[in-house]
Amino acid sequence: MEATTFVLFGATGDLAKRKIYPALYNLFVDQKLPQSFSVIGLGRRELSDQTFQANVEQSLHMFSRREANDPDVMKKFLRAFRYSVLDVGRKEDYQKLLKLIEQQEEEQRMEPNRMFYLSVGPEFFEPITANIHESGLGSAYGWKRLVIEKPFGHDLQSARDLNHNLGKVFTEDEIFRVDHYLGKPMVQKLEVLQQSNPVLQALWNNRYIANVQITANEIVGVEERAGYYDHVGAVRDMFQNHMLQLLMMLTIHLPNNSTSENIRYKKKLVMESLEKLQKEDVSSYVVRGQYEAGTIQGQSVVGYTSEPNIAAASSNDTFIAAKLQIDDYFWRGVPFYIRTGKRMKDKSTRLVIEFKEPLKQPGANDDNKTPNLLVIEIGPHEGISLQLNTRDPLNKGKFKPMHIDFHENRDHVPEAYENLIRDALHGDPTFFAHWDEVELSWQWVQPILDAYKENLVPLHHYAAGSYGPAESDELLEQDGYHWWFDDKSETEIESIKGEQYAYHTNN
Ligand SMILES: NC(=O)C1=CN([C@@H]2O[C@H](COP(=O)(O)OP(=O)(O)OC[C@H]3O[C@@H](n4cnc5c(N)ncnc54)[C@H](OP(=O)(O)O)[C@@H]3O)[C@@H](O)[C@H]2O)C=CC1
Ligand SMILES: O=C1O[C@H](COP(=O)(O)O)[C@@H](O)[C@H](O)[C@H]1O
Repeated sequence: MEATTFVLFGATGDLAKRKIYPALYNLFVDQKLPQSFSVIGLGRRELSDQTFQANVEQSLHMFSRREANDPDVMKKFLRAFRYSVLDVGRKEDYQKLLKLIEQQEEEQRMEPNRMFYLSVGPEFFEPITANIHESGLGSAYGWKRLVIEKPFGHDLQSARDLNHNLGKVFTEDEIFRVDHYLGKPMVQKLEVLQQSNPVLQALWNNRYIANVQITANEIVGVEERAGYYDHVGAVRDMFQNHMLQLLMMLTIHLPNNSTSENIRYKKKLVMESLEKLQKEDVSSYVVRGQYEAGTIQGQSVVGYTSEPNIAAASSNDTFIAAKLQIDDYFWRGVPFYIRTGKRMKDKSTRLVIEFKEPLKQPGANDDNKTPNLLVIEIGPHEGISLQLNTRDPLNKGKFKPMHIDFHENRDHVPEAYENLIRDALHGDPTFFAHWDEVELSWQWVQPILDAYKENLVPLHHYAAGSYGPAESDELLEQDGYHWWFDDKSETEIESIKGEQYAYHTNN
């Protein structure tokens, strides 16, 4: 891998500590970092290199899932870290940074390849890139890359403006927009799963699939992020990016040996084929919710408007469910139900593909048949299971469901940020959001934002610890379906559950 200087804006921040340093450490231990690699951390705080290194080490002890106890390994890892004070608006700080980078590149005889990672608030994205340009930081003869965190804009227009301004300094090929859901190992497997399994490939269309359900439920509430979250809500925080990316990854049809370009092109086609919403119709397809007080796992929790720093009159959304349709050859007529919410009963990100019922035989006693389901668990645990029907010889030959389960059982499954940082270091854009996808996602979501703003969509309250407002169930019930694996449907499954065929792997 090519020599790289990793220039981290926001090196003293929460994301750096919780995600970026643990990911770099894991890559280092697995020997997936370039031989010549240095990190330059930036922030306004005055820190010596030693203090910075000690802070990085401390964050590994707090947040790394992997043991970080070997002092020799730690020492070698931390050797790559330097710190420089930089205030985003102070031009002289960029000059100082340039000198430091050039000096390091010279001392270590490194190619001047520079990866600028913006782990700072979105208001800093534009001034930082402009200063990278003006200071000459981006003008060395090696490559330059920009890794940019969310949120990418607040609505369609602001996203376009931001992209236009970034584009003055970095080309699309040089911009790596992080959507950490694309870094999740199971999401990265979706493409291969479909592409290299003819069985799935053959079934991946409206002839066999009745509906698709995409869920990202969270137990946590707004936490300490009131200032950010109360302005974005579930629609911008999760739906516009993560949920639509899951939809794209699940529905693309790929040729064998697809390239990054194929994948991104096909994702774009999916977004272009999404049936558009009109602002006036949003309330028929979208359910907007906000949590009230309730109990989660035996603990009482307050409602959203009683959370610290949230106004008592806030009508911000903490839940969204939506029905979407893709108007293309493969998916026409298949409803896609998407939901995500905070303070839900459990933490789970999953895709459920419900297959169509086979034609019923006249007079056949097959009432207790359940649909075939393919369930892809993305988190917190990875897994795939298939629900099939079989005969129960002990119960008058009635049908009973059989489950084939696969659960990832490896000691160390890479975390999303590990995959993404490794890909960015390799210059592989496959699992980063291309501008076309981002723009089309904002375009699709914009009528929802407008309808919310004009109060055209009722705000339904739900108890913390539930699965969201009843209206979210009704969205499916009107089409004759229900959300799988909520209490109701779980009980149904439990009551008829048969043998479990489990397949575990240690690969
Ligand atoms: N935290 C998370 O889990 C997630 C965060 N994100 C995104 O990542 C980005 C960073 O988030 P997070 O780490 O939580 O934010 P924090 O508020 O924890 O950290 C912000 C960082 O920016 C630096 N900073 C603030 N003002 C300036 C300035 N004027 N000049 C230079 N540096 C400055 C701070 O350093 P100092 O105070 O030393 O100047 C600090 O290192 C945001 O865009 C956020 O939306 C995305 C997904 C998840
Ligand atoms: O981007 C975000 O994602 C998290 C949920 O991520 P997960 O990996 O735990 O599923 C969410 O809590 C946060 O509000 C949002 O900004």
